[in-house]
Amino acid sequence: MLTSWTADDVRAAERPLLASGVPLMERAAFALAVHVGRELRATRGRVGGARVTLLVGSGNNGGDTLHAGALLARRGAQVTALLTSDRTHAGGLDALRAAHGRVVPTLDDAAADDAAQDLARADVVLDGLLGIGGRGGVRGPGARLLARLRTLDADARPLVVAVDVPSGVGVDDGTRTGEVPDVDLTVTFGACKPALLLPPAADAAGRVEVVDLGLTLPPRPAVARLEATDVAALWPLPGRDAHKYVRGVLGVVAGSARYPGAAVLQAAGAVRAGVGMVRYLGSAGPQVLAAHPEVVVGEGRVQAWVVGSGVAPDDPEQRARVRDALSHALAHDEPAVVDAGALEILPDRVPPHVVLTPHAGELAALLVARGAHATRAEVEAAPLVHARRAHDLTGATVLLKGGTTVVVGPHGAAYAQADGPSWLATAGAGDVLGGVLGALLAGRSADAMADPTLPAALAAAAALVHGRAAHHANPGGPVSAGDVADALPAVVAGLLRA
Ligand SMILES: NC(=O)C1=CN([C@@H]2O[C@H](COP(=O)(O)OP(=O)(O)OC[C@H]3O[C@@H](n4cnc5c(N)ncnc54)[C@H](OP(=O)(O)O)[C@@H]3O)[C@@H](O)[C@H]2O)[C@@H](O)CC1
Ligand SMILES: [K+]
Repeated sequence: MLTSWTADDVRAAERPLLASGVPLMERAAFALAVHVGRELRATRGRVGGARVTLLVGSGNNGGDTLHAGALLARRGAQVTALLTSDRTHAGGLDALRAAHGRVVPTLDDAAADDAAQDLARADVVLDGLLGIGGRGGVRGPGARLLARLRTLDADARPLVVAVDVPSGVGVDDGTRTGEVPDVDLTVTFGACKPALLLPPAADAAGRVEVVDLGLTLPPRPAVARLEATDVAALWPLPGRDAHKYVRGVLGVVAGSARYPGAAVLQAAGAVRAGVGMVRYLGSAGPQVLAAHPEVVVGEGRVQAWVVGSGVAPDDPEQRARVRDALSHALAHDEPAVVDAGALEILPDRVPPHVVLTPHAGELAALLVARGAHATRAEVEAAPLVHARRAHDLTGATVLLKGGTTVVVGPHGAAYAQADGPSWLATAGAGDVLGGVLGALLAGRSADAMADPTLPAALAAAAALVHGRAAHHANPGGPVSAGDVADALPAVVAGLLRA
């Protein structure tokens, strides 16, 4: 599992070490110089003679950058520090000067134009404008330099390395404001930060290297990302004496005369993910049975529900079934996945074993229906913030679908899963995901009731498996939702072997 901690968590963990004289900045700068040196050797064979340009902000992030620049200068690099404030970390500046680095104040437009040449000529640029002390987008001279960097021709573009985080990201919430450099590598200190896992900030962060500074961090991370072994540990495995009822029966209330495909695909997701049995309720029974003869149509006992996909607003009978299923789930402690059409008829407050699976537009509508202001664009710009608002307002676990899927549950549980290819943004893929998650909740129904944070972990696991199935179905190329469902058994088997 990848784990990340907030700026406050990291500061609190650094405090006792700093108080006892541990040279954290020197350690951070040394590790940064090692990583940059490695990149330079990989791209141009050696560090000696490399042109290194430092973007230096007014705080300790600039201090790290200057110290790393000094170490690289001592290894023969030609280092230029572009200062963006009249305040600069004194120790870092002294170190760079002592190592014969060049120091250039770039406080006005003309200086920024001159500095653009340093950027264009550089082999590597270190972004040391803002770290965990940044508030909002980069202001002033630093923003001017980032704009010059962004507009360099592709063939003049140097390698860009972010110091701790790309400047301008919301460290804790993954937002981005104003100029944010698109970096190739982020070298982050002490712990990974939420912005390096969360959309949209993480898209700017490139590869992430975490430098261990020996910090003691709180037990619960701010945002996590599951990996294969975590999913294997969460997956409900059939015991030797298992039968279909023990393994979990999933009630599926999906599809309508207008959208029967949603029901077929949701059943496919659940069946191929290994659920004990699917019970289908609705008018698409013939189509579901034609595709999946193992499905049972009609009422009966279930351990979990998935409701709402492809339920047309003008289909009162199916909407009534959705309502009944939701009431049953709430009255009988059965976990439930609530998708698409069912989001509109969600009760005001629900427990965390109800998992909502909206995309950005549906999440905005859900928030607006509860008196909050939100647009689709605002949700996309701050997925964690809005998923958390939806959790706070409804009590439900929230899986917000997107290129990176964000999951929020109670007690601060949060996941960011970036497992699928862009090709996965295709009609019906969400129905398959709902089926996979339903299968997991059915298989671990009692556990999900006992541990209110488990549904969030299972939702993250479903997103991982779904994303990997899309890669597996057709590596590097287009996939249909049906292809994704078909790839599930092999992907689950692979994860369980991992
Ligand atoms: N703590 C440690 O022991 C260790 C810390 N380490 C390093 O320190 C970094 C944190 O350092 P930090 O706290 O000095 O904050 P930092 O990110 O440099 O920025 C603050 C400065 O920026 C300014 N500023 C703020 N917002 C701005 C904006 N939008 N646009 C422009 N300016 C803005 C703000 O000025 P102010 O607004 O307060 O006037 C202030 O001067 C951390 O990320 C890591 O790299 C490592 O060495 C390991 C050990
Ligand atoms: K930075």
